[in-house]
Amino acid sequence: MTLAAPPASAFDARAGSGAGKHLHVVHGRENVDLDAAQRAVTDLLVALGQDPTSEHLADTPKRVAHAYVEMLSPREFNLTTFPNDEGYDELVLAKAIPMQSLCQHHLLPFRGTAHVGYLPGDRILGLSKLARVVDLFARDLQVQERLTQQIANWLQDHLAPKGVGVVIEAEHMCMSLRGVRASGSRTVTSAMHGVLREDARSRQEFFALTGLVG
Ligand SMILES: Nc1nc2c(ncn2[C@@H]2O[C@H](COP(=O)(O)OP(=O)(O)OP(=O)(O)O)[C@@H](O)[C@H]2O)c(=O)[nH]1
Ligand SMILES: [Zn+2]
Repeated sequence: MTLAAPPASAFDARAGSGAGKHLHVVHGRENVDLDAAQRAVTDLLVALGQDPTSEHLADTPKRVAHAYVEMLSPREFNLTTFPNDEGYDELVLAKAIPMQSLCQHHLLPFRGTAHVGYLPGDRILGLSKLARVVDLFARDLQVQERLTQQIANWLQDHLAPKGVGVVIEAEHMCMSLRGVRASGSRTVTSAMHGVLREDARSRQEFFALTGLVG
């Protein structure tokens, strides 16, 4: 199987060994300057009236800089596919994949679950890869709508299935801890491709399997 070229995104995908079966996905985030990030955190602490020389805060700039770099660094993986020998033609759905990302507006976390499914075409996907693709795009400054679409678009482009469906339910800390303080409110977003977008029955089945509708 020839895998489609990666869509325009911050991520680079290269064919690995076992051509056509594995796609080695590597991240291409550039311009990360850990020292500059640490200095910026120190400046932030001072600007917030904190004493960065206190023993508790002494290593905080380093910890915070590392924490953000970690949360914004996608992890490499092999996108492993197998031939769909039995012609399986029903939904494959990974439910309740834990998802956490960072809100682009406040740099605060939003977290919840992703439901990612597809209707196979010629190939089926290693199941863990559905969760890995969620993680790939979640390690970025995000808005939930974009994250949802990126996961769906990427699977459509790389797996060429008959359909793709992605639903994310998440609580945004910027809505819970501050501002409106609507603690517990969850935002639901979805993105569909192919049969799941065009056929009402398939779409309904997808949502029923996620447990979002009866
Ligand atoms: N559409 C969308 N909005 C988001 C997301 N994450 C955070 N936001 C919103 O981004 C908006 C930013 O609005 P502003 O009015 O500039 O920011 P703010 O004054 O801090 O807004 P409040 O949160 O209402 O206090 C807020 O309404 C956030 O709830 C997201 O993933 N998608
Ligand atoms: Zn926010």
